[in-house]
Amino acid sequence: MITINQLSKKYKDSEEFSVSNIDLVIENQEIFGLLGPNGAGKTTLISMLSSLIKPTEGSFTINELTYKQNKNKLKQIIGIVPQEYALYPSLTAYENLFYLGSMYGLKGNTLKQLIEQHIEILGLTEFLNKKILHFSGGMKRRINLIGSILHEPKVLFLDEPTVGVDVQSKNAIISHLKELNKNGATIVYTSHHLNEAENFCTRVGIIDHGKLICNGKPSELIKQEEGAHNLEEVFIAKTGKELRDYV
Ligand SMILES: Nc1ncnc2c1ncn2[C@@H]1O[C@H](COP(=O)(O)OP(=O)(O)OP(=O)(O)O)[C@@H](O)[C@H]1O
Repeated sequence: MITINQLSKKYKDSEEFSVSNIDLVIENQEIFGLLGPNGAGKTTLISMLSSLIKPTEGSFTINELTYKQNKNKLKQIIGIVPQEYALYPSLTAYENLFYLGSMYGLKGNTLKQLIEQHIEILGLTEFLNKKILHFSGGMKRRINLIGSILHEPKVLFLDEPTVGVDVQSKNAIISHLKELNKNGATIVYTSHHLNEAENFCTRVGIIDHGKLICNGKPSELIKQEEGAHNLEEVFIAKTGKELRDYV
């Protein structure tokens, strides 16, 4: 279970809070979608929960562990799929995954078998010994995902795991995530694909200007919003139609 208390982030040199006073509880085995326009604070929030950046104010626990007191234990139970590829282009898929798995203390035949299993499920067996350099965006996204789940995390944080990939890769990623969830993993992910989130998530939270403005089951949010037939219409009703350009 993830318990978030009054969590806020103000970047150095920034005048405004990018995430402001978030209170939220995410239960075990939920698939929670963080949705919001560009610049809303999704990456900032998920980066704090993944311990990639420090909160300015507030706190959170994951399975009752805090980063301050249980850093090593926490690292073992979470998996992080960042928006940017965390891969070495000049190494092969296998070499990259072997390296990433070793960082979690996995080794030898166990690690080799885990890599081969995930690679097969995600349809990349014939590319196992090819350099990442030559991989398409969808293939890199799938390798990125495998790298973060080899140690079988209980909680998985993913920042836009299906951005810029074709429908085939997207389906492969989502169906693998569903399988991991069925086997017990809690999933927290950010996305701009509202249709995907509507079908994939057990619950979503809409965040805007750093604040969590609503959260609930997609079907409940749709029912509550007058005239809305889908999550996209709820999203527009809650966040407005104006463009969110920023530099
Ligand atoms: N390292 C940083 N330093 C200063 N400000 C930042 C930093 N990273 C993000 N911000 C600002 O914090 C706000 C929230 O950004 P964040 O990336 O969390 O939003 P987002 O919802 O993930 O957006 P997107 O959908 O475009 O990825 C934005 O105003 C952004 O400019």
